[in-house]
Amino acid sequence: MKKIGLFFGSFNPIHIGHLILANYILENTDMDELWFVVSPQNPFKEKKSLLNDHNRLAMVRLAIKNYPQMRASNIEFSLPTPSYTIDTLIYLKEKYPKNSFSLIMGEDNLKSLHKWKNFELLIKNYQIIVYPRTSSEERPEITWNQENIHRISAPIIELSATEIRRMIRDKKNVRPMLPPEVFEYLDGSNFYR
Ligand SMILES: Nc1ncnc2c1ncn2[C@@H]1O[C@H](COP(=O)(O)OP(=O)(O)OP(=O)(O)O)[C@@H](O)[C@H]1O
Ligand SMILES: O=C(O)c1ccc[n+]([C@@H]2O[C@H](COP(=O)([O-])O)[C@@H](O)[C@H]2O)c1
Repeated sequence: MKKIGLFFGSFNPIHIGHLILANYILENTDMDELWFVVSPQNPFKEKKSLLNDHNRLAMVRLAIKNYPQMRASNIEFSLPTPSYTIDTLIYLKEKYPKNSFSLIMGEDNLKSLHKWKNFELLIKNYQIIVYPRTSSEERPEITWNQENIHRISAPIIELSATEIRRMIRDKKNVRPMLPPEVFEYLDGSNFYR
């Protein structure tokens, strides 16, 4: 049975914070592979500044091309929107019955997890790997079953896609924040401008 870590996100765009974390997980846990699942639409976010699904997926593919244990998944493109994680997990399990899937999640997401669709089912049936987000943030209080929650001490990279998009709009240089191929892709386009 292959162990797959699922990193869900809008990846609008993918940045080096995501990549450093993905690499840390592969190097420091028993995951065999890490899949970036590109979500067409987060149920909690506005669609306003969201780049087209295919462009976001293309950037993930470019970013991970030299990382053989990482994969980009477009599985949510054919599922209803907004993208509910539990529905995707059930579909993935049906499609790949031999794999075991774990969720990778930032501590920030843990705070609102009780508002996610069927969250009880989610924490009952899936291992959740939680990594820290900001050094100043208090650890969210969790009142529900913690058996499946595994905290890891990954490095904290204080970068956000929102900030990167803002910088692009303001014509500031974002080269160091993006994987080189993603920088080239965006630099040759008018995305986020
Ligand atoms: N710097 C980072 N380090 C680790 N995880 C991150 C980082 N930035 C975002 N994430 C996490 O990666 C997943 C996908 O991120 P997402 O595409 O939403 O990026 P973001 O930077 O949070 O985006 P936005 O600023 O547009 O909300 C989310 O679960 C998010 O919590
Ligand atoms: O399933 C839910 O109810 C749910 C609620 C909020 C967020 N999510 C998912 O969590 C992921 C985080 O996305 P984002 O936009 O922060 O990168 C994304 O895949 C969302 O679809 C899922």
